[in-house]
Amino acid sequence: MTKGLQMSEVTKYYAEGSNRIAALDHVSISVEPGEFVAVVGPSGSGKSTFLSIAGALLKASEGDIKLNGYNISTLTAKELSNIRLQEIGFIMQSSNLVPYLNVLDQLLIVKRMSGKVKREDKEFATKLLEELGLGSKLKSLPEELSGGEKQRTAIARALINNPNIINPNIILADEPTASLDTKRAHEVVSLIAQEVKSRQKAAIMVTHDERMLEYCDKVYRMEDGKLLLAESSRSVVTHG
Ligand SMILES: Nc1ncnc2c1ncn2[C@@H]1O[C@H](COP(=O)(O)OP(=O)(O)OP(=O)(O)O)[C@@H](O)[C@H]1O
Repeated sequence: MTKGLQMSEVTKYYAEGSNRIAALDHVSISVEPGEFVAVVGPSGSGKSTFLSIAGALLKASEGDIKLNGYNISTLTAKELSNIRLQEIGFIMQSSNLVPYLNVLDQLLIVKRMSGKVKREDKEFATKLLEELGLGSKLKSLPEELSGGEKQRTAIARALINNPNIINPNIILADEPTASLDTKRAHEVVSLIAQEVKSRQKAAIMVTHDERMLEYCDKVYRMEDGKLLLAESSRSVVTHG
C-alpha cells in the first residue's frame, strides 16, 4: 500500500453562471511520508481548492486521490470522515477552536472522542504546547487568546492528531504563519518540518511567506489551476 498523498490528473470545476471555471486543471502530485512540500501562487490560483480536495473536504470533478493508500473517490461519507479524523492534521487559516474547551483540552478532544486519554497523551500535549510558547495558557479558553496563540493551538492540535509512526498521517497547512511574528513563524514551521521528518508524515503547506520555503523539500507553484514544480528550495536557500 502506498503511503502519503497521491493525486493524479485532478480537475475541479466550479459553476459560474452558465459557464464553468476549472479551479484545478489536471493537477498531479505525490507527497511521500517524510516529505514537506510548499505550494505558492497568486490569490485565486486554486490553492485553497487544492488543499480542500487533498483533505477530503471537497470532491474533485475528475481524477484520482489516494490518502495513505485509500482511494478516496470510492469511499462513503462515513468512511471519508473517519479518514479525515485519523489520517489528516489540518492547520487552516481560521483555527476553528472549540469555544468552551481550554487549550490543553483542544488537543485531547480527538483522543477523548475515540476513547480514553492516557497520562502520556496529556504529557505529550503539554510538552508540545510548551514548545510553542503556550505553557502558560494551558487552561485558557480561545476567547482569552491572541490570534497568534489561537493559531499555535490549532497547529499543536493538528500535530497531535495521530502521533503514530506506524501509520504516518498527512498534514495540510493553509497559511500557517499568517498571524505570527517572524520568530514564531520560524518556530512553527520548523516544528512542522521536524514532525514530518521524525514521524514520517507527509505535509503540504500553502504559503505566501517566502522565508518559510527553506524548511520545505520541494516548492510547487499554482498558476491558473495548474500545479508546477518550481524548484527544490534547498538548492536556492542556504541554511544558516
Ligand atoms: N465555491 C466556489 N464557487 C465558485 N467559484 C469558486 C469557489 N471557490 C473558489 N472559486 C474560484 O476558484 C478559483 C480558485 O480559488 P481558490 O480559493 O482555490 O484560490 P486560492 O489560490 O486559494 O486564493 P487565495 O490565495 O486568495 O486564498 C478562483 O477563481 C475562485 O474565485
